[in-house]
Amino acid sequence: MRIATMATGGIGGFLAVRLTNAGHQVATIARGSHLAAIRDKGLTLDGPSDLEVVRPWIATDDPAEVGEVDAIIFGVKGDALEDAARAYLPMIGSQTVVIPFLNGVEAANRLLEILPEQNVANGTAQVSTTIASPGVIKQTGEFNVFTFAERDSRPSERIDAMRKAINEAGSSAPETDDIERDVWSKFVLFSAVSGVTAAGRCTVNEIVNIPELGALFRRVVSETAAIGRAMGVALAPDIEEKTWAMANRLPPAMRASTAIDLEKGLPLEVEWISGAAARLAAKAGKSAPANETLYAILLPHISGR
Ligand SMILES: NC(=O)C1=CN([C@@H]2O[C@H](COP(=O)(O)OP(=O)(O)OC[C@H]3O[C@@H](n4cnc5c(N)ncnc54)[C@H](OP(=O)(O)O)[C@@H]3O)[C@@H](O)[C@H]2O)C=CC1
Ligand SMILES: CC(C)(CO)C(=O)C(=O)O
Repeated sequence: MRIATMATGGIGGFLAVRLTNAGHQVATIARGSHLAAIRDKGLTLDGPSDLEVVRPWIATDDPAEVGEVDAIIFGVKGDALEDAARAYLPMIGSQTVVIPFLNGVEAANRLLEILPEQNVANGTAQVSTTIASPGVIKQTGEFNVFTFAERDSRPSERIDAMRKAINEAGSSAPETDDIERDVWSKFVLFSAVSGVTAAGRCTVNEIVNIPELGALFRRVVSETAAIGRAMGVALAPDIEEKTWAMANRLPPAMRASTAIDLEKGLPLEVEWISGAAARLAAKAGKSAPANETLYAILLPHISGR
């Protein structure tokens, strides 16, 4: 398949390495010193058990150089969504599927403001990766699951083709019959992991071992789940308990990307996480004091240093 990663950070870079190794034509869109390093030395995935280096089919900052592709793996930070989506219009043909993996629950709808409806799918990622240095993607932990579908979850050949490509590339792309439920289920977990590890400057280990932090985590989980249900999302009836059980299985040293961004002085995605929970709660007539408080605490740092 012809696949573009827009862009080639933690999410795009991880899949670009795996899919290039599996024989696909992958165009990596990147910029600055990261692009220069990919062109010069290739793109490296520094995984928990090995180091993989690939030479992508094309490495460029100009989507027009790539032309139409079958699929675009869309992974930029929340604030970059609109500019990035406009930039990749030259890679979109009538059948191109754009799969957003951004955290939060609003990315697909935001893309619909810019792209033709037929091009926009929906997705969510469970992986922990980051750009460690120009040209190098570092993966923490072994987990890497990419769940995606057409926005209405109908059967789709282009989605099946991408799932097959990712599964055959050694990652995991399970089938789903309800992508909205899956995106929200991740949001229920992530609103809590993001808000608590960033505002509390703590790890998952501290959340599961300090009862007060654990209680805060569980309050955020129940608030976010209640918002989803009020919006008609078919969340599992026991998602609160399942999410707490999942938190107990996460790597103890893990922190959300939000916490790592805060420490590095980078802009935060909180508008699309705790902020989104607060906004959507107000719309759905629910109260979300824990999400609102975490949002307020993180707001002064939203633009980074
Ligand atoms: N990485 C992970 O483990 C996970 C991430 N997510 C979510 O996925 C989304 C993407 O995260 P992640 O991949 O980690 O982000 P990264 O910051 O690692 O990568 C994003 C990349 O996009 C580049 N970029 C942004 N706009 C453009 C543009 N117009 N043209 C070219 N390059 C551009 C950035 O470049 P520059 O630095 O120059 O701005 C950066 O290299 C986020 O919403 C995140 O929360 C979800 C699950 C797990
Ligand atoms: C919590 C985690 C690692 C799960 O995929 C994540 O989504 C993030 O930190 O951005």
